[in-house]
Amino acid sequence: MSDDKRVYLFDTTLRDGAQTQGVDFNVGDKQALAEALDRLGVDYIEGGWPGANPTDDAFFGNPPRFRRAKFVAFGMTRRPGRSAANDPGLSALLNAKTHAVCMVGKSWDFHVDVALGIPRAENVAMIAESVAHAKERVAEVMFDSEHFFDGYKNNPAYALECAEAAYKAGARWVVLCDTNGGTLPHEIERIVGEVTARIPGSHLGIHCHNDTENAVANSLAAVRAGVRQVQGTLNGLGERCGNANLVSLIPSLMLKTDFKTGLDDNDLKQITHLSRLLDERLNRAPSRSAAYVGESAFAHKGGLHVSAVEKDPKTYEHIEPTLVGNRRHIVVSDQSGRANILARFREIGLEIDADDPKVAALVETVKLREYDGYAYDGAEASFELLARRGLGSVPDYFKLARFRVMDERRWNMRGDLVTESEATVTLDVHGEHMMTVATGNGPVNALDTALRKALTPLYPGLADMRLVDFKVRILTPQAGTEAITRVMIESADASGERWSTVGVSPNIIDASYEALNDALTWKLMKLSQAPATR
Ligand SMILES: CC(=O)SCCNC(=O)CCNC(=O)[C@H](O)C(C)(C)COP(=O)(O)OP(=O)(O)OC[C@H]1O[C@@H](n2cnc3c(N)ncnc32)[C@H](O)[C@@H]1OP(=O)(O)O
Ligand SMILES: CC(=O)C(=O)O
Repeated sequence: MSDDKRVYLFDTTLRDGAQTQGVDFNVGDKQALAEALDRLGVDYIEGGWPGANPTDDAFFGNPPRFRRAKFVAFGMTRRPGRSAANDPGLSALLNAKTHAVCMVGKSWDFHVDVALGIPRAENVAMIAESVAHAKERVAEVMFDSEHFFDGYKNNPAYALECAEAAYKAGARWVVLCDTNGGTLPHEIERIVGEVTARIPGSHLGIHCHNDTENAVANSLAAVRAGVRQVQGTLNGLGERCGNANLVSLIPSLMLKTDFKTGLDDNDLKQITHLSRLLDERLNRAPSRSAAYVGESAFAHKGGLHVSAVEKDPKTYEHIEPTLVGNRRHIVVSDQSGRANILARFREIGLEIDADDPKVAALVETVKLREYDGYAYDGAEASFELLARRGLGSVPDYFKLARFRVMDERRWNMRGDLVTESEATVTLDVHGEHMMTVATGNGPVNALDTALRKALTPLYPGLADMRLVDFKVRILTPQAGTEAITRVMIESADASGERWSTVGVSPNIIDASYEALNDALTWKLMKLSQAPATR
């Protein structure tokens, strides 16, 4: 491999990513994500800011052991009016005893004047002295040249003076930051090209924010112009609109350019899992449309697309999904033709002759039900049940005899206003008639609890199933409170399997029941479990 094509990957999920609104990592999250990033094969993992908060202190106090990555602590240059040796913030950073430190410092004259309010020469001295001080104590020093591009546009000589001060003081990497995220790719390419005349590209990095949705494009432009370190985060976390998303940047670098990273083809296959691991930790649903790794990244919906993909996936896919650990989905909806249905049959392991009239009948049923409000695109488990029911291959695991749900809003003994729901469910399970009652904080919760209370003793495999997403959509808003509602439920189990189901009715509880029923039935079908004897 020619060295001049090697691009070093720097992950800042645990530092800049922690600055995302709504994200609050605990030490366990940081440990789990750091280990997963190390397994992926990034070169540097920035763990946070020692001295800034107890979580980061605890994390750096018991640092993860990496096999591949180098651990980096983040901080800032010394404050004005202090020596580097006598700056508590800088000491906390160096006392973290990491392989590398990354220090942020100003390079936009406007920021020096307004945010710091100090002479510009003092800022340059803060950078040079802090880098030189750190260089004596850690193996690698990096300098995050904050607002470099805005600074360069305003006063190129001063921005370069700041960056060069760090380089000359011994910084291994001078990282050019598009801190406000307002720079466009052609500007990045031009400015980086000009900087490389003063600081070699092999010592330059790029750190882009996504405020114009160009952070990944800007990072690629910077690499083309010469930088050899790229900073970014998993799923593009980060301050405001986030940072360059490593989950799309890494595959683009590896699969679409002749630049090299420290990852090999097998490492790259972990990236879909890693992206979802982050969402799991953050307790949020993964973005379906995420490039490379989203559920929809290789999902084919239009009948024309599916018919061509069936002949050769390259017709509608820019890469083979398994290269990034993702997979192809054939979506069934009212945009489908027979090719969609046949492909989904194959995916779920159903053998059927292409000319079987049941296929055409199912296409028709799907279209009619979608007209009524069902959405099988996104409710794959309900589609599978619909298809299998059409073939008569779904056993009656349980049969609803009736349910009743009541809501009560009242003042309790302490004088607080409370609303509670109670559900009564009567089921027939293999000839056995059973009735359960459960309460909940809402009618769907009460109904779900009553159903599980009845079924789990007979089907213990349901115990690890949980509802992870519940979406209600009003389909006919003009009908006011008589509107038709569609409920989509996403369920998950301990193995990490996720499945989605749908229900439609003018009655929201009825629609929820339908989706819950499908969710439970699908899981039972997968377990292929006979009722235990009581
Ligand atoms: C561009 C970036 O994303 S950089 C990373 C930003 N991340 C964070 O800020 C998250 C963690 N930060 C924190 O926990 C806190 O801000 C701390 C612990 C670092 C500092 O807290 P405090 O001492 O209370 O200062 P506060 O946050 O209010 O203000 C920052 C101070 O640093 C100064 N400062 C800012 N940048 C620099 C710099 N590059 N070099 C030296 N001083 C700086 C500011 O002028 C301000 O000083 P002042 O209080 O004298 O006005
Ligand atoms: C350092 C940093 O996070 C920035 O300039 O955006």
